[in-house]
Amino acid sequence: MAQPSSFVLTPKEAKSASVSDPIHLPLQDPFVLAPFSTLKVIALGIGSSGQVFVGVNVEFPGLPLHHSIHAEQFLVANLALNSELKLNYLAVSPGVAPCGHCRQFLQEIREAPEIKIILTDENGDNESLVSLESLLPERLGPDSLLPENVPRLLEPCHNGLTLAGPVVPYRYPDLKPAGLAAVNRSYAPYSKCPSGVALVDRQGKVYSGWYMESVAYNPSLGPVQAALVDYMVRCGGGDGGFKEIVGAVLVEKKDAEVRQEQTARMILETIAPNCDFKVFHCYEIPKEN
Ligand SMILES: O=c1ccn([C@H]2C[C@H](O)[C@@H](CO)O2)c(=O)[nH]1
Ligand SMILES: [Zn+2]
Repeated sequence: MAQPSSFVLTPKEAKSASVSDPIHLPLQDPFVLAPFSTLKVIALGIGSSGQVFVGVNVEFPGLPLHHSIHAEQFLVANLALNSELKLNYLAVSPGVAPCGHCRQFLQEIREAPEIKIILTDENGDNESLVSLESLLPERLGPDSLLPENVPRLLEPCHNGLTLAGPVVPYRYPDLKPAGLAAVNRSYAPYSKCPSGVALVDRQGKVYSGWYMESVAYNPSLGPVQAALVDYMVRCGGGDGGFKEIVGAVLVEKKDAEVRQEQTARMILETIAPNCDFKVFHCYEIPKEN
């Protein structure tokens, strides 16, 4: 049986992929994905394109547990990075059902109650197909706080932001435009304080990710975590794991009520001590009337 060898599966791999297979992602070495828990979770999801996407749980030595990335959140960030509009099916490791935090986070996807979830026992047997609605009845959904026409997580959005001057030179010039593109895709309909992060590794390869909010606030995924998902999906595994990251840019609104700067700095200082971190501010391009 084929084993997933990357975070986006080819149709051939997808046909025979199963969450009960041992995975051989390019990141198993040197990344220790779940150093504290013995629970290594894999999430497989089928997006709107029909492709299969992979997520894994990521725990960060030196950081409080609530900065961890759940496999299902990794999967959603992977879907967003690949411009998938929906998640149709989700399967998690044998014997694991998506936790309450993930059931809540998934609510941000349009028509989330209809997402189909494949559950199995610890041996990967006794498969059953349930809806997310049956796992989280009486949900707190985005509809409680947002009008219908506001794009939901994974739906196309452009936040209409541009970089604020003055032009400050930065030694990794590719990061500013990547950070701006990221903040413009950020899903922050509750705080209206979007943010994006761009990273560069020793080889000069650029990665990015954006902040994704939850109607229940706490399950929100920070922009550094989202960019780390891109790093893990596309880097193919450098020798030093996150320590290969040498530059990072955060783009957010100046004086925003919800700011990522201090948290982003703290996370990056802990996991990527060689990283030159800079913050750039952005503002909304005034609409012409
Ligand atoms: O739905 C879940 C439940 C737990 N975990 C991860 C988080 C942590 O790394 C470990 C132990 O809870 O498993 C997930 O990824 N998804
Ligand atoms: Zn979870």
